[in-house]
Amino acid sequence: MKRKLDANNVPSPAEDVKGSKEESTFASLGLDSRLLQGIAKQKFQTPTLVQTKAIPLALEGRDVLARAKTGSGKTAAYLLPILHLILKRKQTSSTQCTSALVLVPTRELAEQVTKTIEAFAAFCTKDIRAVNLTQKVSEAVQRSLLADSPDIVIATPARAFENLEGSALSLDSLAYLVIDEADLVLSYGYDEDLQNVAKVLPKGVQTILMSATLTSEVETLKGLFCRSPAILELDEPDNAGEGVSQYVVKCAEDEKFLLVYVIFKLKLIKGKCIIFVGDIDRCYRLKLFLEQFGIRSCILNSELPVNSRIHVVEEFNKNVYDIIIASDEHEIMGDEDTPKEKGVEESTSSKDVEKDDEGIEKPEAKLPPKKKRKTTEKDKEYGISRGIDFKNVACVLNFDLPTSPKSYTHRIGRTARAGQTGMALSFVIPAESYRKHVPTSIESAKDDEKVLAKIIKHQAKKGKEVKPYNFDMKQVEAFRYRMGDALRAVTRIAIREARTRELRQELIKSEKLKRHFEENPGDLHHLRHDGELRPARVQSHLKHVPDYLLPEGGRKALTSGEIGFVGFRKTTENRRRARSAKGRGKKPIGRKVDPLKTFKGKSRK
Ligand SMILES: Nc1ncnc2c1ncn2[C@@H]1O[C@H](COP(=O)(O)OP(=O)(O)OP(=O)(O)O)[C@@H](O)[C@H]1O
Repeated sequence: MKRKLDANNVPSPAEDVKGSKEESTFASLGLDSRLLQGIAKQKFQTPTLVQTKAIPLALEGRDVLARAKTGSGKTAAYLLPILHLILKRKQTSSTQCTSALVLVPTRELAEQVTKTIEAFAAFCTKDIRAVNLTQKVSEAVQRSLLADSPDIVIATPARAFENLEGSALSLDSLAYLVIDEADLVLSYGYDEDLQNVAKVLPKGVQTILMSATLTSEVETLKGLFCRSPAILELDEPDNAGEGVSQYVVKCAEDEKFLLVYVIFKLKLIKGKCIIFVGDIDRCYRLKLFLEQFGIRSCILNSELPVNSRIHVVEEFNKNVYDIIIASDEHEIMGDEDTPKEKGVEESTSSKDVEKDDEGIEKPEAKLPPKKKRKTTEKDKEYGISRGIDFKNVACVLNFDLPTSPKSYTHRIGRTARAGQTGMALSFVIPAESYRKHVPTSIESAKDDEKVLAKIIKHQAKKGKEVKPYNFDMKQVEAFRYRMGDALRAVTRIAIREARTRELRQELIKSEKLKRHFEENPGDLHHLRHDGELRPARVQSHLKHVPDYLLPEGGRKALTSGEIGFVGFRKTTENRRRARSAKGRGKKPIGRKVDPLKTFKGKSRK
């Protein structure tokens, strides 16, 4: 059950919202001038609400527990005061020690936090050293990194404890502890590690807990780590025209593939897109399917080596790829008022995974509850739907609907970040269509309608509407034959082979990434992750859409009614790439005509 946390003379949400209107600047927060330079370099103009509220409290030395929505800038809200305080201490003391420990649930997030520290500390690199303990380096290397007592250590609770136990990490001089994604960290099974870390913390450590929701887990952590913290519950208003426009389309199982083909081939969605699917095989099924139409995508799942995963996210953020297909294996389970399932991360055998794969084709196969299946091959510290800062995501496409409204919220939080707009489109299988097309069926779709009802209710509470996205299925029908053709080529064997091949390729790339590219970061762009995996049967004719397939009314005829246009500001990076592509005689990336706009009345006939 969600319990309301007590507020310690901290403004109520209403006051907070009011407070957001006061003009505050980073300089007025009293931050070190070198940090202000770092902030300016990142083009942050004004602090966000959580930054305005949390930074002064942290600078005063208060413990802080802040709840603010995903994408609201929580990372800077805790990093900036800590960096400031470390720099301040260094003006009077030359003792080198580990002052801050930042605990995060996933490796991806650890990498992201490390990068953010580097960006903020770009003008004081001599004074701030941060070490990320989730990197896959040998124990000896890790020991040597820690031997110099870096100012800030970033780790998952498990990694932190491992290094404490092995005496590589010392927290004797620790002054600041942060737990980011506090509501999530326990669901990753880090309870024991956190208890163990708590035991060795010196007295008087200032603690900051950051969370998107205040759950009983956060309450537990508060009890374990905080001394009467200032509690910030920040509900930012969604300004009109901002945020995520949410759409849902009810369709048959195979129609998910039909629609995704039409959407990407005809570029109905403009900008970058994250497609969430229910499991790893599904990633490959969809990638191989799209590949046949010449639509490139890259994959993120827990099976891929961490270096590859991080590289994929970085390259996606630099606009190298447009489509990521991510399997959301650590889906955030349950509603806020439902107790969380335990035992998510057990060990596994390949046999279990095999059953999982076959689950698609054997509807009656009795599988253990999905979250309890074992996963040694997969990385426990993988997490995509939450925390990772994918930049400029125009659309989140729930190819497979998540199983809880909470998970839905976190997934759609990957778009419309930092004040941008975005769109979320979800495919939903009506109960009567479930298991009607076995090869494309997925077990989690069984309760899609029930989950959708919960999502609609949950979003309505936040004043958000989930609208129907109406495709004109008669027009889309013209593409069905090609869809069927492509789908038939994506056999289970092709999927399995592609999965193994990609894993092998990524392992090689990962090794290369680790050894060579640490020293030559500039070379990283040569490694691409969206290469073709090639199914058994190559059907090159499918890559082109002949005119006779296009509806008479142009692309506009494919949907009816008002549908979401994804406002997507072009980044300078994008414009530069478009220009240089043009120079090389290639079609520029940014299209002048936005097909979605045609739905709003501008015909492209
Ligand atoms: N003051 C600011 N001005 C402009 N952009 C900002 C500002 N603060 C943060 N950002 C940008 O906003 C994005 C989201 O920030 P961040 O990842 O810290 O959000 P978050 O609240 O931690 O989200 P999540 O809960 O999903 O982890 C990042 O790209 C970050 O660079």
